[in-house]
Amino acid sequence: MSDNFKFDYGDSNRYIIKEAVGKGSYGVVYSAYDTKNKENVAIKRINNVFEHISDGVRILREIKLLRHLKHPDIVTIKDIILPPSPKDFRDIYVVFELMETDLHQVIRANDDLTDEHHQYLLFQMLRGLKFIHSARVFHRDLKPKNILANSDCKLKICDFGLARPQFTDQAQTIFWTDYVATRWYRAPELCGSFFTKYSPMVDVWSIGCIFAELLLGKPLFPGKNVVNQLELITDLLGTPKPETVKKIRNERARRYLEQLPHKDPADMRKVFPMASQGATDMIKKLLAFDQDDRISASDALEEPYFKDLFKSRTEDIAKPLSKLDYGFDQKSLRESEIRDLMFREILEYHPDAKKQFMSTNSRHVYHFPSQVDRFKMQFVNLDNKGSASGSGQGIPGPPIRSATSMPKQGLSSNLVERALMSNSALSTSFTGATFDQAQELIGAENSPLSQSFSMGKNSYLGESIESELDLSSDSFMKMTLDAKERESGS
Ligand SMILES: Nc1ncnc2c1ncn2[C@@H]1O[C@H](COP(=O)(O)OP(=O)(O)OP(=O)(O)O)[C@@H](O)[C@H]1O
Repeated sequence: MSDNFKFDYGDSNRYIIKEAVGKGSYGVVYSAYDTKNKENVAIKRINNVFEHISDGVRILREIKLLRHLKHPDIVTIKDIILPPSPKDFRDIYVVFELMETDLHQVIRANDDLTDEHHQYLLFQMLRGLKFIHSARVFHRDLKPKNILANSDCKLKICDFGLARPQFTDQAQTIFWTDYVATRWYRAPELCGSFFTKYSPMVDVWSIGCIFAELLLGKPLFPGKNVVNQLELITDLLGTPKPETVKKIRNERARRYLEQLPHKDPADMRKVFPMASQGATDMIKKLLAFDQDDRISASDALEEPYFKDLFKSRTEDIAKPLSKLDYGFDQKSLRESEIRDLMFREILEYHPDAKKQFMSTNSRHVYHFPSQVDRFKMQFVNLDNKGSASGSGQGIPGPPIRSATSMPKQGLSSNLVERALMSNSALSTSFTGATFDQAQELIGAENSPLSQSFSMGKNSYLGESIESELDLSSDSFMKMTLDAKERESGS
């Protein structure tokens, strides 16, 4: 390396790890302080990224998509720690903006959210979803735990590990072999058959379920298996029309629905006694059984329910993804190829190192100054503390969110109007502002919206990850589609 090469990366003291704040199946998320930008951040530590190829691809997909999908309603990656060497790194550390909690916790800790809360929360989820869909990306795993939240009611969609981009205008029929998303939020067209067209409507269904959970304070369709899932769905929506049932590709699922005794739709006012008429109207549109009848995120934002909120603007539309960038998802890769793609992605956050890496001859021998070793020490210390406090097995101690119940202040419609409504004093700068400025306004420390949520107790184990494994116990369909059906449907 030349002596005059200056690097502002690898600054080994930059982040001070504080505490664990969340845990997913792929990593533990810690709060940390960024001494360079003087702000709190969240750092997701993912160990042994390449142990299983599918995990490596999933993480690569997530970080690539999040670099592309920059929007105030989607969590931002701020940095990814540069590994010391491109050749043999195994762990990665992704730095996100820090959020206080997730919607799963908010729902459990707040039983007195108002219609203004409901409107604003659904509005943000749909605005984020509109943006994701405009990039022709489908999230495919929307659930309360994947919606991060702050006490000022700001929401951000996270966890793009199951997301998929689509590159053609035509919806493609694809066998969703990798689809293991949480059953409770799964659209009926995916209950029983994953051999279906990729459709953004699966995400709209999930948002409908999340919204219903906000209104109810508990999951709307907590199915024990896919049969029970369809039972619960038809209990609320009634048996689907024969034309809808005919469209279902999986024969066993179709037969099951055909033989169901007729059910009328339930009275939404009884199911959601506390909800406004506008809210139940939204539920009906988001949770249409037939995906052809389901409203799109974009159209949903134009519904009268949101008439007082900001109108969507051009910033809501994403640039299309380049197939070149995401083609990796369509072929099988070796570990070394994933590692190389991952390293190049990490370099996007380190422009000087990127220049250095791209220059000839350096890439094979060059070792980057990195803070990974120092990081590891910080994590070892934290994990030891966790073990000492009884959680054992290196699982970190109690999370930062465990103790807090934020002072409840309610959300008076007047305050909401001031901050959110288009004819308010604040709105002049908000509507005219960039999203970032708008976010600052909403998130400002003394914002009238602040402290509007109680923050729930964070559960480490949380609800178990629902996976399709349980399908083995299903009475009416084993998920292995017969080969015949696969062939005929392609
Ligand atoms: N930016 C953040 N700020 C604060 N907490 C976060 C942040 N990102 C994630 N978390 C917390 O960590 C949890 C796990 O994060 P995430 O869903 O990204 O991990 P994962 O391993 O991909 O999870 P999954 O098992 O759902 O696939 C979240 O449910 C949330 O509670």
